[in-house]
Amino acid sequence: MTPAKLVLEDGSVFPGQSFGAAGEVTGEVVFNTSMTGYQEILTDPSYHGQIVTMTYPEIGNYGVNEIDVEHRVPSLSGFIVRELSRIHSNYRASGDLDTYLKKHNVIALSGIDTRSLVRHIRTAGAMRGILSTTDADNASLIAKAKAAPSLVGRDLVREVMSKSVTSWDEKLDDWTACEIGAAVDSGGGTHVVCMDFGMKWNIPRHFASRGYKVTIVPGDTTAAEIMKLSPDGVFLSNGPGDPEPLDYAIKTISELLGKTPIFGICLGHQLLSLACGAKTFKLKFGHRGANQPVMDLTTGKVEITTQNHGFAVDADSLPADLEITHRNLNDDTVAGVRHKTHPAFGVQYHPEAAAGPHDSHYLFDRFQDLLTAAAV
Ligand SMILES: NC(=O)CC[C@H](N)C(=O)O
Repeated sequence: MTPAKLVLEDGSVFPGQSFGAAGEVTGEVVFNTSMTGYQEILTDPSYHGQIVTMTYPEIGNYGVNEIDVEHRVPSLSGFIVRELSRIHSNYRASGDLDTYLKKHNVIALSGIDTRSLVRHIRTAGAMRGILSTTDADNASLIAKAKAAPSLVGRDLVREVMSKSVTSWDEKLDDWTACEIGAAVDSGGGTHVVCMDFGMKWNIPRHFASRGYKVTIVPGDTTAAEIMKLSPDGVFLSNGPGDPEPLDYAIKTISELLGKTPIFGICLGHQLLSLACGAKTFKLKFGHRGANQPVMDLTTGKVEITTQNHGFAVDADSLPADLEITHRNLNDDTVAGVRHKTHPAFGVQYHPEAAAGPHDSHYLFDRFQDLLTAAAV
């Protein structure tokens, strides 16, 4: 076993064993409490710039496959687990996690006490860290962690968004499609243009399963270029990092408001809020996991949601045009907004999430309702 280390900018040192690729990488150290879905987490572009720690103690037991990916390649900085399963077993698996991470050059660490790391982050807040298999000197590693760029104020979206206009036709896998039942293939040629800020692929899969024609455009496409595509609605995707520096996207969204129905997920929800005049702020350690309770204030129902965000919309900054539709029940932060006069809404969480939960699929119906209303 090759030794490897995680060192945080505050001097905390976590020695363990290397798996995946060898080398050295810096990033913001965060944690995810999901028990399954590690391949979806690895390939979610929203983790770009971050080192992700899984709190579930054994990871890798069902291997990896070609079907469950949320993007072509992983774009996170590093990956940390308590224990890497030595064997994997699943009929859908096409390989093991260690080989997958080596192939995609992701540096990973196992054998550390992830409970103590997570308690530390919860108390002190998310911070920069360094994963290394090449440098064993703590003082040098602390200096490198301190010198690493912070997420705040940086545009990470340009590093992961698509660079050209493409069309999308891959649908949901049979398991998920089966769960959403009647909603499948009711789109009737509706054209949805997705602004890609690092979009998870399960979102266009949902749209394609509804029968929509789906066009994906780079996140820096202008409103005029989008309107030239004659969309029936525009979707604003998830994406990495701080939403505030993305002034080009905020401008585009403010110009699209009122011209076409808009639905935003996660970063898309934050950008929609910013475009309406709200502010965002950085949470202490973020929400990442598959068991975050959210209340839909319009129905009073509670849903269990998948989340992955480190920033949030500031409730006190909301302009008169926006109303809060959803609240996170753990800390009462804003989990969804709606424009009072224009057909536009966003949620801070992931209704498309695989491996689930699927409580929030109804949000795709709400988008459909806006599309239907705009069509008449
Ligand atoms: N999943 C996302 O879209 C994340 C949004 C944003 N990067 C945040 O951390 O808050």
